[in-house]
Amino acid sequence: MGEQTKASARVAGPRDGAEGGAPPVIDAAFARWLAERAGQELLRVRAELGHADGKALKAAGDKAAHDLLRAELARWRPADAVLSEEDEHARVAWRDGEPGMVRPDRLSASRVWIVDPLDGTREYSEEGRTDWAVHVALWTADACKSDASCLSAGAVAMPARHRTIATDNPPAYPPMPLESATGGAIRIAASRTRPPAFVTALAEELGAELVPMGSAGVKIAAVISGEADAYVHAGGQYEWDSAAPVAVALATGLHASRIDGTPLSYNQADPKLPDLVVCRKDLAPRLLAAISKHLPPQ
Ligand SMILES: Nc1ncnc2c1ncn2[C@@H]1O[C@H](COP(=O)(O)O)[C@@H](OP(=O)(O)O)[C@H]1O
Ligand SMILES: [Mg+2]
Repeated sequence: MGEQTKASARVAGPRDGAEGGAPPVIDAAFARWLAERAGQELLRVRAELGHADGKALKAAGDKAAHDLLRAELARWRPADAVLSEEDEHARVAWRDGEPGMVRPDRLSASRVWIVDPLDGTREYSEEGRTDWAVHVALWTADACKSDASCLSAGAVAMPARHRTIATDNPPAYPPMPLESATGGAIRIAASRTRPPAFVTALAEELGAELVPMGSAGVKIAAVISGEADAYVHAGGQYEWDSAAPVAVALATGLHASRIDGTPLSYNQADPKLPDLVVCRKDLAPRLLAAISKHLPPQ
């Protein structure tokens, strides 16, 4: 091999593992790139398998998106730790001896990617539904200096909606809703398949309307776009369900906290993060006060 060839072998080529060239260097833009790539993979799998066997489609989608995220993170961010829904469920260690797969322990790492390869898995398997997403967030020790969530970047790709929201270009703060459009009622985004009893009681207390939809990411995106005024959840969830959309909500200037008003903390030893509220800042005091009357048992 000549010197010229040797040198060029070390330089990333235009199609060096990434379609259309190497990914962005800036983390937030990389998060967007990664979430969108996994989203395209999910669309491909959905088109290929169809909806005849929903269970098989969910499993294939989860795996395809997870494998893509895992491979690209190993390739482009090999020194960072990763917390992924699918790894936790499958109990697959990243330290499994595959080249490029050796990862630092996330609890002592200074950079941790928190990813949900497919949020709204149920909706993904249902024909015609677009309320599912890919979540990619970055937790860094550095970001803890400025925000308790320690989230320094995040992207939520909603490929079936042709929409991605990310911290590289945070969306505008949502407009105040017109009373003529909402009748003055607060619109709370809630799970379409298992809305927590606590949220139903809260809605009654506030005279609020529940807006059912799938995926935590899509619900927070709905608050950001102004389609809903708040997302309130309790009773169970994990860090990967909220990290990326909360990163975008915070970058947009929205309120995001636990339902008791304390900060959301990520990259904890136990990845359970069972409740949260995301809303416009003007709404937070009223919502938190009403929530405090309906706090579910811990
Ligand atoms: N009680 C609970 N316990 C654990 N996870 C929950 C939960 N309620 C909702 N979630 C998770 O939060 C995400 C959004 O749920 P929903 O659409 O019902 O609001 C889903 O993520 P996944 O689709 O990644 O599993 C779902 O599994
Ligand atoms: Mg999820």
